[in-house]
Amino acid sequence: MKNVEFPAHFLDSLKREPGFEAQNFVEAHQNPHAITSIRLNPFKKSASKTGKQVPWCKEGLYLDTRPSFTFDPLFHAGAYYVQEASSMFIDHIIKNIKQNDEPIRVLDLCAAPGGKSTLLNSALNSTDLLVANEIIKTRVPILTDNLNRWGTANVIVTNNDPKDFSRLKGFFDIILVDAPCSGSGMFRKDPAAMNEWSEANVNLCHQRQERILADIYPALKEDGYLIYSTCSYSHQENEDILDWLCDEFEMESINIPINKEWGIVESRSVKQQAWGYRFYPGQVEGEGLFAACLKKTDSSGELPFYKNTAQQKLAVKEIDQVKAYINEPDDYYYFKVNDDWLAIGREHKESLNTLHRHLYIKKSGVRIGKLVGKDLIPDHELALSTIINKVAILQIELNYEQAIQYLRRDNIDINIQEKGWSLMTFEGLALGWAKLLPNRINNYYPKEIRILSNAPTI
Ligand SMILES: C[S@@+](CC[C@H](N)C(=O)[O-])C[C@H]1O[C@@H](n2cnc3c(N)ncnc32)[C@H](O)[C@@H]1O
Repeated sequence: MKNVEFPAHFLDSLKREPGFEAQNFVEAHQNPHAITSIRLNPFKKSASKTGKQVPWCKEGLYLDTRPSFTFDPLFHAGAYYVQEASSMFIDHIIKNIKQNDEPIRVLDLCAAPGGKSTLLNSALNSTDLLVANEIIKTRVPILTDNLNRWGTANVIVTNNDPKDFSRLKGFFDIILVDAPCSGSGMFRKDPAAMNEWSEANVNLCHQRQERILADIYPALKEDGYLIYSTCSYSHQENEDILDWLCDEFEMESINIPINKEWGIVESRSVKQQAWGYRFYPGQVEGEGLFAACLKKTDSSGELPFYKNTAQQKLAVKEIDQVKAYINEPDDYYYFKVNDDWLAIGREHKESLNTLHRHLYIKKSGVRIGKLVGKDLIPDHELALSTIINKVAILQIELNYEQAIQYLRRDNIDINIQEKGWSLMTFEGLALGWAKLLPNRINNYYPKEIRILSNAPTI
């Protein structure tokens, strides 16, 4: 048993919260055994990851032990995302509200590092668009890295303040606000977070949450869904926010059916009786989470779409050069950003143009590569993407040691006769590019994301 000292007034404040069981909660925090869970990438099937399934998410798995993810090539290939299990409940909400294959646009407003963006992306079709936004510039690279690993061509990453989205009236069918919060739900995983907790901070978070929601409301379509989540237990940041949303805006609460055995507490807000879903360690196999879903019942007006492209299109000859690399190449719209050549699902072209007018775009679709002389230098994003035509491209399967050498950007201990651009793969999944020359291999793994640390001693 670990000795855990919660912040002053914290446990007292929880006693009033719906479904809270103090003894279970305290014992769960004293238990030194940490729960580890991952979520598999449905677009990159890997047979070697197994475990007990997370009850509310088909692709979620509990692992018996916590491996070193840094030293697992499948992690770098995007075969899975390391995510605590409660957060995967957002998948259950999406499955309940998305009931047909009509193309939709989804916004993940507070997206970095990308746990819920990769989850949303898994639940969407390629004809749906995901916009993953992060306000803090320095947190955008981790978000784009994680989405690059996930590999799909229906994602746009933006770096904007929530209020910038108010211009995109009625643009999104679903908006997820995984709000910055006082963070009590993460105390077990990150005990240092306890030092930051105070009732005053809970109130500040509440005010910021209201501001973010008011800013984003116009961007939601009539009959669109708002999913609101926090990793806080405080009703000020949860049920009170639902009451405020229903009071201030035209919103109705949506009941999400849950299985009693999951241990999730269904709560109702005091005034509007809006449904919320609470996750308490000790009652669920996961960390603290609150989630709720509401439907917008009025309209903020319609946004004019911009048909004309803001980007420079690829010339026909250039597209021919690209086509060899792409599976179903006619499904994509090809364009340039500075020297880079990119591809995004054809159906997302107008959305891209419209977003380009209003937002600061940091990633759109898949970066294919850039032209140097007459040669196309393929990009790392293309290697990890699900749109690459693997059949037409040379692939070298690496064993574990070689894969780690490659991911470290070291020389790879391997004898190869082939020449030219090749995908380096591990268990059939691409890790990145190498250029095979007569006497050596040029390792093109990006240096910014290479493995720097030493292998863990077991
Ligand atoms: C709970 S975290 C998001 C975690 C992420 N959704 C995931 O699942 O990986 C909240 C995010 O909100 C961002 N944030 C902080 N202040 C914000 C604000 N005023 N408006 C919008 N986002 C904000 C933080 O930078 C952080 O990335």
